[in-house]
Amino acid sequence: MLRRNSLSFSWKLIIPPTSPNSSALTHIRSTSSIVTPTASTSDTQSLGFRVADRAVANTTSLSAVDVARHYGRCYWELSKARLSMLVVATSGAGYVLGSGSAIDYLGLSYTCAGTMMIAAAANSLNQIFEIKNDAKMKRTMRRPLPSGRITLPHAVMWASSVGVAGTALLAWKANMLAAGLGASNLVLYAFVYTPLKQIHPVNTWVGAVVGAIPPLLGWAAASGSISLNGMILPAALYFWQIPHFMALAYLCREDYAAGGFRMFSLADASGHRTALVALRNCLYLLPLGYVAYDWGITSGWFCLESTLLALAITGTAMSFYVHRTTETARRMFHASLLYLPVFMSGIMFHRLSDNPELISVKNSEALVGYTSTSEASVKELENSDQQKKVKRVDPSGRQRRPPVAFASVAPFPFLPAPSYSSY
Ligand SMILES: CC(C)=CCC/C(C)=C/CC/C(C)=C/COP(=O)(O)OP(=O)(O)O
Repeated sequence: MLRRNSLSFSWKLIIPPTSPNSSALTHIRSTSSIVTPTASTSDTQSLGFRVADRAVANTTSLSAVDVARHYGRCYWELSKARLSMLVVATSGAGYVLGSGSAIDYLGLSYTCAGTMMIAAAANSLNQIFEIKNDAKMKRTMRRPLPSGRITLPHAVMWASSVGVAGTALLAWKANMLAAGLGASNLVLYAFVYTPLKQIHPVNTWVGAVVGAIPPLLGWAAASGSISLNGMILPAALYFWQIPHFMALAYLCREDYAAGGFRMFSLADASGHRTALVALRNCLYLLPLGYVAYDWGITSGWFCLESTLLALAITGTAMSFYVHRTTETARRMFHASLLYLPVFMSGIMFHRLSDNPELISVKNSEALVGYTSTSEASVKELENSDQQKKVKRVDPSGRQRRPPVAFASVAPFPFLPAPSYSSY
């Protein structure tokens, strides 16, 4: 029988003397590290008690459903499923933006599934490496590993199998570039970012690169290449993560200090530099809408919407900079939660899908240069958003490259040099 414990706000297992499963459950209690939670947990509510692998394996009387539910819950939490789903959304958005006029929905599904598996593996490895730290933090102490609900070898097996499967799926159904990006990102997150959290505050910037890769992965899966146009969404994710994590690190600084993490906010007692960094990165978000419009990725509406959105989050960062309080930090954090889904919905909604007519105009221009007829067709398009795509074709038939295409792609130094292609 499961009964709510009103004092500790936790679920406890009360075993009735006549319960048919009582011997099995008593066995679990005596052989496993059942942890009595000290605070309310959603994870404990699902199964009602905590059991370690060994106990589950030894207890034949537990129903298969209970065991499946227990491990399902553990895998869900190890994978940080909600964070992984956000990662999948960014990868899916990158796929849509990198597609031409026709989106290959089967390819999109494979890309999302592969990304989900690799992100789940990366998040599980992150928890495998941080068991001791997570056990010291209020926010993370109830995770499956520190609470003893799953053993370390079991978690390692889960992480490695799901990581290999996700990478193989991307290699098989998308392309090697997408698979390589996924695998490298897993390595960057689990083996570089995760240990860096305990070594140097630069971890936040490395983490921002990790968060920026999935939309690039999606773009690469759809288009088979990495182009400068594909960098808009990764850039938004990169700059967005800085105020998001600065707010989090400021609000949870005691918890992070208890966990042994070297977050930027810990060496900044006044919060002044934390707020300044957040504000600066919000300002970097401002031109993204214009760039997306100027490069012919979206209509002018997105330029307007994105700029207003960036102004809104910048306003909250400015207010945090001026009054460094929990209240203003929380407001900036909430603004960051709103920013990303709105930005991604906007860029997808206003994206300019490739127009077959324009492609034929482009192809004919490339072959014969500007003729009077083609000039007329270009003029016809002068007032439309699509003109930007035509403008990129010069009389020699080569695509013009914006000056920035020749610059280094700073946050992604390990990636191949971009080729500028919008078709
Ligand atoms: C394709 C692929 C591999 C994608 C991975 C994407 C991914 C996991 C992004 C998360 C980025 C990030 C810095 C999260 C915070 O981790 P944290 O360790 O600070 O979080 P915690 O404190 O809650 O453990």
